[in-house]
Amino acid sequence: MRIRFTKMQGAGNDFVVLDETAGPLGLTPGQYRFLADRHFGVGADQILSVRPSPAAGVDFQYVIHNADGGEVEQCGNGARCFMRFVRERGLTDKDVVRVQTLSGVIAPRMTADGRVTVDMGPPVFEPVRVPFDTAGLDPQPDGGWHTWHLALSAEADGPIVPVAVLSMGNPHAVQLVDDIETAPVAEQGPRIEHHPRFPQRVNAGFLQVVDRTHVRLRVFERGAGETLACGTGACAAVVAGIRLGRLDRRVDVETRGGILTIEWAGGEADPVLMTGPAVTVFAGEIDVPDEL
Ligand SMILES: N[C@H](CCC[C@H](N)C(=O)O)C(=O)O
Repeated sequence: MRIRFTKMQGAGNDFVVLDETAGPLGLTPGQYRFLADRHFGVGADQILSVRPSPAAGVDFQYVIHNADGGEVEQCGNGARCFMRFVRERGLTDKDVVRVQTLSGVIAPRMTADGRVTVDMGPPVFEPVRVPFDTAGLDPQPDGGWHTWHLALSAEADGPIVPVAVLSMGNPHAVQLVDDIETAPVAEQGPRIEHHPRFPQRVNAGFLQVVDRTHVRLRVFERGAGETLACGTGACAAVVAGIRLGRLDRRVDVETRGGILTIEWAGGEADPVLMTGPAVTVFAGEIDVPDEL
């Protein structure tokens, strides 16, 4: 199957974007993995599909697949690229669009300085909705909120990491570290992602607080590994930092791929606003094997 695609990136988190407004391509998980493959395909952290509005009051449907081929609920950096894509292709002339994802409606908006701001909706804290299995675990008071002590191995003396757990439509486990450069991302990331207490796996964030309005963040993403930036991860990390009493309500998040600005007023029903770059890299065509 020969398909047209657009390669995009938001703070270095990179995407293959597919215009499926004329109808879904019907790709399989194996074909999504092929597109994401950095040697045999195009190469990307996620594949983003732009589909027609599924309901009144919504402009588009936004479907997200990780590099491992699995469909997921949300992608923040991808939402900014989604907005730039639909504007550049003339699929809309609106400055704000309402986009249906698996986890609800989000609203990306073009800003005057060429970046994109996305209303990512409110965070979700109830463990069962993350989902996170807390059976036998007690929350550990920390600042104004709590963390959970996650055992990363079956050995009694194995590492235990305190994580803040929440959802931005997709699951996140965030731990505070002293130095982001030496954070055990490669060692602990996969063990947190696949921890049995996260039945749908989880994105593992490593957060260094520089001051109350500036943090540094690395994320080992579910289904993609460590990426240069994670938009929902930045939202989750700032929300966790605010609830733990460490951050103010507007924070610059320094990632390896660029700066994201996250705002949250602090109420459980308050939306999280994420602002950052969205760049079109190139467009192309590729033959995708039919039998994957
Ligand atoms: N790996 C994530 C999806 C992509 C999120 C990230 N790329 C972002 O910008 O939010 C998950 O499995 O929930």
